[in-house]
Amino acid sequence: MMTGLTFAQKVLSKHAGRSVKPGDIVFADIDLMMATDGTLPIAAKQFEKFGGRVAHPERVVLVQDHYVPAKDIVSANASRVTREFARKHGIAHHFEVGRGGICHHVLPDAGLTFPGDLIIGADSHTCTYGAFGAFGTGVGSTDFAYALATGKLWFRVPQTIKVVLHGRKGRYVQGKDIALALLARLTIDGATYESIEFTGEGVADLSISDRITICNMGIEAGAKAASFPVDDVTREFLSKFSHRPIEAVHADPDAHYAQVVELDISALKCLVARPSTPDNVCEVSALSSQPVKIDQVFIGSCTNGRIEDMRQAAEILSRGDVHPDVRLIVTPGTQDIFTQMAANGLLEVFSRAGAAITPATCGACVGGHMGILGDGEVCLSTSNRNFVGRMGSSSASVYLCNPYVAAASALKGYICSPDDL
Ligand SMILES: CC(C)[C@H](C(=O)O)[C@@H](O)C(=O)O
Ligand code: SF4
Repeated sequence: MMTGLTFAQKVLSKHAGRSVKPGDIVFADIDLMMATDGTLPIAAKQFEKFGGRVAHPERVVLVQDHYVPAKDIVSANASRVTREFARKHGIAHHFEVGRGGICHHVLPDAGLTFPGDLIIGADSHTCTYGAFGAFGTGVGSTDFAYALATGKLWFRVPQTIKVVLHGRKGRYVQGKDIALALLARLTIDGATYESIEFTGEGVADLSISDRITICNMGIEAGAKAASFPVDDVTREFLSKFSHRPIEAVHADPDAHYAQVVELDISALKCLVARPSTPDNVCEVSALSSQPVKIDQVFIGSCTNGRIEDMRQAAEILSRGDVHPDVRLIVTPGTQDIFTQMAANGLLEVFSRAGAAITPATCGACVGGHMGILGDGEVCLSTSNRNFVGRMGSSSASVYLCNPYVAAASALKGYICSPDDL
């Protein structure tokens, strides 16, 4: 019996040049391949063993984001290797520190992520590009090296989970709460190697920023990819890039789904993921009987580092000063976002409130630098992972939340919602 095709099947069919079904192993042409200073050095070593040329330098993007500005000699050398690889192989899309930022914000803002594209990244959060109707997926450095050499990569065609979104967000609820609510439903391995497709009338109300956050966290449920349909919101975002036509790929109405999840956004409250997995979710209000005191708040990352996220945090922070027992670290997603924050007064709001503002980098998110946690410390973070040791000491604990909650908690000194101010 013939059924229609999911988004994942359509993109992989198009790039493999044949019709595919879940479970098939295919070789597909890659439109864009991205690596960072965190992963390119390993891929480059593997690539040199092949001894050839990069097949399509114009399809390669290298971003200096994980450990920049270099924090030690090891990171300086990782950046140097990445830089030299870009020069040697004529890779024009090389984003230096100070001229880029976190890869998953840099690529969309540079007009490099388009609907229907097959994009790989040597970074697990490459699923972010589903916010633009692309099939983005993270790959290991060896696979990345193979793609550099050939322009192709193998894929097992995934099953698809359809997530139907209903209703509109309430005050102080944003993409992060939808991502966490979905994780609570699916759990951290509930979508392993499956593609997630968002649909439903609730999609129209979600900004690009919300969609980035939601797709970004697909990997926290194990998803191979996560995608939104291309609609007016997507077209508006892409309208500033005129170098390519928009060729949206949408699932067929009779596509077969492994699972359908319905999510009522209008019922959502501000959520928090407690240590040490992103699916350990509860409402912020559930913590009020035993307040969780915090030592550090981190606002940034590829999950919540956009100008909208910064505006949401600033709206709350303009109401007071950071609590004396709390350090607040604010990290814009890109250099351009940093510039916008300067132009529209946000830097001043953060600075006056007592925040330390860092350059656009992964920084504290991965326990790299500029905000590493000490023994027993508690951090509230807008990033995507709260694993043991993720942000520093293995005895530190990390909670995840949206920027409104992060900012409100920074003022109060314990985890709370803006409604509690
Ligand atoms: C360093 C890199 C391989 C890693 C990833 O792939 O996700 C990092 O970005 C992370 O968020 O843990
Ligand atoms: S911001 Fe954090 S999660 Fe995102 S790519 Fe960087 S280290 Fe990984």
